[in-house]
Amino acid sequence: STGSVVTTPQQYDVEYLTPVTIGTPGQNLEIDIDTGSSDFWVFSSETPKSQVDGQTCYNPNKSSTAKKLEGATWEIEYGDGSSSSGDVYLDKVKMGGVNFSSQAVEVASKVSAEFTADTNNDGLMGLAFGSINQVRPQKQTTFFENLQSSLDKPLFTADLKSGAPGHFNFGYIDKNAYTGSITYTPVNSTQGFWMWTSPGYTIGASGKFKSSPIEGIADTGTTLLLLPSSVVKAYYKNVSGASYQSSNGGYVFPCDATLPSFYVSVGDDARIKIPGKYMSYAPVDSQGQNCFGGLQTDDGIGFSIFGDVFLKAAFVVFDAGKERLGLAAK
Ligand SMILES: NCc1ccc(-c2ccco2)nc1
Repeated sequence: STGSVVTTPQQYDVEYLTPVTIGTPGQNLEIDIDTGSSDFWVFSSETPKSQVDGQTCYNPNKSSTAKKLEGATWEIEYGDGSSSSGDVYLDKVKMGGVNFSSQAVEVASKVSAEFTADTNNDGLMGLAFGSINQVRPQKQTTFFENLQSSLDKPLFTADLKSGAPGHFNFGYIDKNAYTGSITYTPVNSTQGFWMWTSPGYTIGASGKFKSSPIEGIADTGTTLLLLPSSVVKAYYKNVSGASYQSSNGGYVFPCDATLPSFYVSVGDDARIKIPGKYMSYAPVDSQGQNCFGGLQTDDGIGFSIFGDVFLKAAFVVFDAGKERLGLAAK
């Protein structure tokens, strides 16, 4: 089998939302596919009304195929401080024309304020490795892991775009979705992530390559590109008026500043070009005078995060069959 589903950016490409259908009859929700986590959770009939602000809620009591996973609970906290928790049902899940009949659907009985405020987002679908799933007493497998053996190829691809809809595809590689060739690089999944190491980077079209291994995760659920502070400092030295502003929580610069492109190396002789435009995330003030950088530090995390600012510049193959990541220009 193969599947393909559209994914649509929200304002400033802060996150990408993807349609999913749960249960019988189908209940349609819009979720955030997150390759940086491994839980599929949704707003539900169990989410307190005070914590719901327009989101679509999955109601297992209205699904003839829903089965409660007795005794199972879950709780999760994300890197941005947001969190959610609840209990678990098994039900049919369809996305992009592929379906799995007994997918663990983690229903939220509590969500943090950040999720309540994110009014178009009905939940998260984690597509990292099941080893870091948060359901207890027994961990659950991801939607992709459940599909894997029935897919034509044991892989999925992400084609996120800047300010336009893109696609997640399952089980095949769309040759029309990228240019040139795909460069593959090993994935280390021991921490449960799609973790890989870039050999280095280049700042600007005429910049010199800096050999500097950067270990990080391919994370569709993180908006920005989070790299070591030495790299980030070197980049913003090239941006006039840029400074680290603790009040804004990171590097800020005049929105009319010229931003150099940033090249992330892959394998022995390939690199992904992030256009300067992608290196500005959003205005920090209502006048739109100063802008928050799309590149920020990975301080305190323990590894770098190749989030949407990077991923939307590439065609990305998440190849579980060969434990590798494929990257191509587009
Ligand atoms: N990297 C996982 C992830 C995704 C989305 C969110 C989120 C959305 C609204 C508030 O917080 N948080 C963490």
